[in-house]
Amino acid sequence: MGLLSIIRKQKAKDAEVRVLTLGLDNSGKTTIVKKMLGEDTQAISPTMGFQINTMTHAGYTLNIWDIGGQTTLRGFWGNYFDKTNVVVWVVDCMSVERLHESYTELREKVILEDRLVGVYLVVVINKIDLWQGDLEALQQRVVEVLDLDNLVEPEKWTVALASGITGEGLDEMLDWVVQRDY
Ligand SMILES: Nc1nc2c(ncn2[C@@H]2O[C@H](COP(=O)(O)OP(=O)(O)OP(=O)(O)O)[C@@H](O)[C@H]2O)c(=O)[nH]1
Ligand SMILES: [Mg+2]
Repeated sequence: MGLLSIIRKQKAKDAEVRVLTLGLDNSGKTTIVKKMLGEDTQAISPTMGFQINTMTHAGYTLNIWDIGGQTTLRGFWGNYFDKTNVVVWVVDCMSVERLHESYTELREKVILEDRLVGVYLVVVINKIDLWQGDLEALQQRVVEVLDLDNLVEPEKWTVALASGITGEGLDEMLDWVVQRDY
């Protein structure tokens, strides 16, 4: 590792990474955030506004903004965009019929947003504890319908298969987040 990249890494460690969790209502954003914080994931109600949570992962401080995804609240997402480093876009794998709606909202409210240019994107395919089929096929389908190969530069996005209930996939997702250059 060169000196510059060591300095850059150190700077990143000192800084806080701002993560915005977005996605359709009921996709599991709050459940995922609570699970990452080690909190109870039972009896979570729809988020009516937003909640800020702070956690550390591998020495990095993450400020995680959990925003409500109901249709009536999506117009307010823009209030939270400033200084965002990472958007975590949550998709419910059991609501395949809503995948297209998810694509439209991702494209219009996130990708085409000037203030989010250059931000990293993690698409979390959530609720895989309930998925009975082939995970690879599921992932391929989500990547295809969300048109990720065309919407986002290759080094700027990733997909995570995860469950907010069992917690699987979440650690790997956080590893990816803290390993980016900020
Ligand atoms: N089985 C299973 N259920 C989940 C999972 N994640 C969330 N849920 C359930 O899905 C429902 C919605 O979860 P929330 O975390 O409230 O979803 P949200 O995306 O925060 O919803 P909004 O705040 O309305 O945008 C709840 O009943 C959760 O228990 C998961 O990984 N597996
Ligand atoms: Mg919520």
